[in-house]
Amino acid sequence: MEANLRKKELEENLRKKEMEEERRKQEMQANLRLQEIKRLASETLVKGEKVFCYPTIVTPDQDIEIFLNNTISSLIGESNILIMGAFNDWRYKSFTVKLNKTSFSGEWWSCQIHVPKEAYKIDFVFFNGKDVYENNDMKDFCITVEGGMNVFEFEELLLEEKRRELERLAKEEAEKERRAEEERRIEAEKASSEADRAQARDEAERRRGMLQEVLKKAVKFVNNVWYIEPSEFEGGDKVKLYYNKSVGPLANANDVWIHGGFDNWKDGLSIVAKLNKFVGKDGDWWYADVVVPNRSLVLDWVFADGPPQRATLYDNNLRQDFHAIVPIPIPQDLFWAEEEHEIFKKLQSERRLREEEIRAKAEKTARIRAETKEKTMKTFLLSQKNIVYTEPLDVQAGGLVTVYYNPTNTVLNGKPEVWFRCSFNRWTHRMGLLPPQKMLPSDSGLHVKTSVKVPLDAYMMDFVFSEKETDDGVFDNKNGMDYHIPVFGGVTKEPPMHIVHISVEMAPIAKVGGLADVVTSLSRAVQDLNHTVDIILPKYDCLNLSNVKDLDFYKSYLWGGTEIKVWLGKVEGLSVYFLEPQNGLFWAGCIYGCKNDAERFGFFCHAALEFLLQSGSHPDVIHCHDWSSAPVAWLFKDQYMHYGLTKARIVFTIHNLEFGAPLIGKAMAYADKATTVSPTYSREVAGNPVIAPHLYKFHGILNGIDPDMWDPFNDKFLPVSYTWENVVEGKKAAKEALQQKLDLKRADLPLVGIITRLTHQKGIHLIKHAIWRALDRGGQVVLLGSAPDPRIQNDFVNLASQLHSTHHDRARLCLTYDEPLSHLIYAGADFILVPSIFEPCGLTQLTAMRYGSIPIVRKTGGLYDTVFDVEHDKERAQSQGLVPNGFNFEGADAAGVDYAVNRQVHDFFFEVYYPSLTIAVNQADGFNFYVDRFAFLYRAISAWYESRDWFNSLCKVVMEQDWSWNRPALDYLELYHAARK
Ligand SMILES: Nc1ncnc2c1ncn2[C@@H]1O[C@H](COP(=O)(O)OP(=O)(O)O[C@H]2O[C@H](CO)[C@@H](O)[C@H](O)[C@H]2O)[C@@H](O)[C@H]1O
Repeated sequence: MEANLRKKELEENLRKKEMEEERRKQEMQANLRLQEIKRLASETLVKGEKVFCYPTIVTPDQDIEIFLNNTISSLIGESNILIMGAFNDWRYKSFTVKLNKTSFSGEWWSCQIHVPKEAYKIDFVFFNGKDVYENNDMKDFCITVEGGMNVFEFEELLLEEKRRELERLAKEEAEKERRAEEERRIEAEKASSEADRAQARDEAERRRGMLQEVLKKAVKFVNNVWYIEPSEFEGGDKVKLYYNKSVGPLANANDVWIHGGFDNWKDGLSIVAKLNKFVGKDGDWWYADVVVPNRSLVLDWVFADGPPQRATLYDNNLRQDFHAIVPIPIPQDLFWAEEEHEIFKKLQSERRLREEEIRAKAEKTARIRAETKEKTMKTFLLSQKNIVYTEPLDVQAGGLVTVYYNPTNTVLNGKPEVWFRCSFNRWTHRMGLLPPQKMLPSDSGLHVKTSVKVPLDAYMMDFVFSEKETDDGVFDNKNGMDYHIPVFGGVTKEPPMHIVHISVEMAPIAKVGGLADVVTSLSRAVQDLNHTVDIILPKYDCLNLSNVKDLDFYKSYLWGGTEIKVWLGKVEGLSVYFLEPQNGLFWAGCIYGCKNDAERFGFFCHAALEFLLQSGSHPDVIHCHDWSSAPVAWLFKDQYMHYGLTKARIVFTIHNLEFGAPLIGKAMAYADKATTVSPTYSREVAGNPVIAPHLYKFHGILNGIDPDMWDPFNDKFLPVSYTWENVVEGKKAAKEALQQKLDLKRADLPLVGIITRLTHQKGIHLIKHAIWRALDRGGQVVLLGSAPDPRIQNDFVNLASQLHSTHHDRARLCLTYDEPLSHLIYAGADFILVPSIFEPCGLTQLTAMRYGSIPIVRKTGGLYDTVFDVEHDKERAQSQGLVPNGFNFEGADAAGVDYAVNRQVHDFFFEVYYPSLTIAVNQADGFNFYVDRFAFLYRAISAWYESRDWFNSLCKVVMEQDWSWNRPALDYLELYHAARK
């Protein structure tokens, strides 16, 4: 016990001693610290400075003390002093803290600040809590934090935080949207339910009224004619219905049948039975067993001498029919209330089924759309593989990417070194240009490679290659476009561009040809990529206004000696400004075809630029098309650019060089960038004197088609909606509908469709030839086309009457413009023929494929770029990441068409009959002669007849190919950016 006490006492003393020791140590440290601080204070004063901090070396995640000498600051004499600051160039964790006066001599004030671990710098000023500041002569004070993050690491950190924040916001937004959607759904369901209820009430009311009428005629029996046993019965019971046939028209009939229904024949003929002879009563009595339908009020029937369709004699009660009352076990009102409820339930379940179908369809459409887009993007990225590709293929923000480059296919071929020069966000990234990186050999041998860290705020990776580290020497900058690869998952999105199309056509409200389709569909695609697109169009008196939503007067201005009214409306989701000069230039009942077209459109171009100027609009790109809006290019460059529309660049697209070449040439000279609608056409016209001088800014970009406007899965003009999955069934139904509509033979025959403007360009003689050949081969032909030239129109009217008499059930020429019919032809045809002499792009072959029809085309322009022959073009298709999708032919003579339509003609003729004449293949006339003789074997049609399974699989293949704007819209965006450089 004693010893224990002693031990405790000793321990207690030891502890006290230790504490005393510790206290002394701390005191010493505090003294030392104070000494050090005092020393720093006087040193600071000697230097004529007013601020220092302790410790002098500041590191992250540490407490520091900041000192201010008030005698030499602008806060002299103030009794309240605060520090206001933040870290990392004022971007992180701001603070405001009160300073205390220190105990040592001089007017030193101080406060403690915690330096966070992310800090690389402290920035601060002092103030009196109100309006007097000490901010180091406007430079602010700063202290560098050593050994922690650098500026770039901190940027990454902020971006990471931003990314998390964006994710959180997106989640919140999605949840909000989900709830709003749910509410909308509930509201809509409530409204629809009410509508169903009202409809059920009306329907019940209507039935009740009608039945009252019938009930007036209904009885329980008619003496000596008919009666029912038992006399008391209700719905669901089996009864015997007796009939005395000797009293009516069936007196001599051998058999008697009852043809019956109920409630005024509500469900039509629902009771049919043969009557049996009933012996033992006066008269000629017969009976049938009848089950009284549930919830019926009246039975209706007639008697006949046979079953339905075979009876010849009837007793229909002198045209009144027979009607028996079915007693109901409940009060009338209750019965009708129940009836109304039944009708309501039926309406509601039918509606829900319908809604579910629509929802499922919309979901499927969206899913297909997204999958196609993703697939196209992947093929796009892979398609450059022979020059550039990345690993991973889709570059992610925040990730590491390896760039592979194959110089053998570029201007850097054979150079000993390749240097990679990269930045982000179209060369505008905050980090600027990364230092050039020397590319290293890769395993493939052909490619060199290098790796880059992609910042979190990147949306685009930009690069070029050079032979040297320095800025001289040869560069591969992709012909001035630079290489750009989209970056996914970044925190920054590409800032939207503002594009204005000035055009004289726009589908579907002012369409003459493909230009109209392209203006609308390209705009929609670019708008879908989050850019702003407007269209300026003349307000023709012949506009198809039913397709313009929310059309409203927008403003009016004076120009060109007249008032110009501007109307704003939505067409296919696009904002369209309609210019209506009050001098009536566009009140001519047509788009083209006036003597002064050039003057009218020249006026329009001028008025459109004036409108942009007067409304203070500053588009990034003004896009004009063909000769009709070509003047925009020079009016802008000569005048409006200097009047204030400074920012815009002019992009000019040639859809057809055949018309207005001098105007096109002039626009080519003035435009910042010019395009035509396919790579092959761009090469075909490269030598043209209006194009040749401008090749450096001239690009061929393929047209696309709008996947919403042309969509067999959601096409109101088709009888059965289809995707590639049910293409055979969908096209069969469409073909039948087409045959029926055009009064053609309803049979399973190969059907060739032609949809075209009938002009020289479209290969009129080839079209005619093909019609006859297809008919020879037992096919059907439908042509939809109209000719602006009356002589051609007449020619076709004659051909039509000839064909309609010789082949009235297999040929139909519809010589008019008919959009709905065109949809049915695209869907119902097996082949779409496009034998154009020249074709800048051609949309009909693309639409054909979207509808699972096989294109047969002449190898020219865009037709060559989009249709790959099933026999000859496998490799060419493969190089584009595609598989063959149709038939094509060369030459502008009829033999070509035959060859496309007839696979075996050549082999058959030259190998079997004249093997030595193979050389004649190229001699068009000779070949044509023999082909006509042997025109019973047509290549495409033969495939249809002989290999239906293969043919059907080809329909699937073409439907799966993506000829929308998914890919070309990206090319246009590249071009717009390049125009702005
Ligand atoms: N009678 C009719 N009834 C209903 N619809 C009809 C029709 N006749 C034609 N069409 C439709 O009009 C469009 C014509 O497209 P094309 O590509 O053949 O254009 P076009 O030669 O007019 O245009 C020029 O511009 C386009 C767009 O750049 C280029 O693709 C093309 O090569 C170039 O000649 C298609 O959508 C087609 O379905």
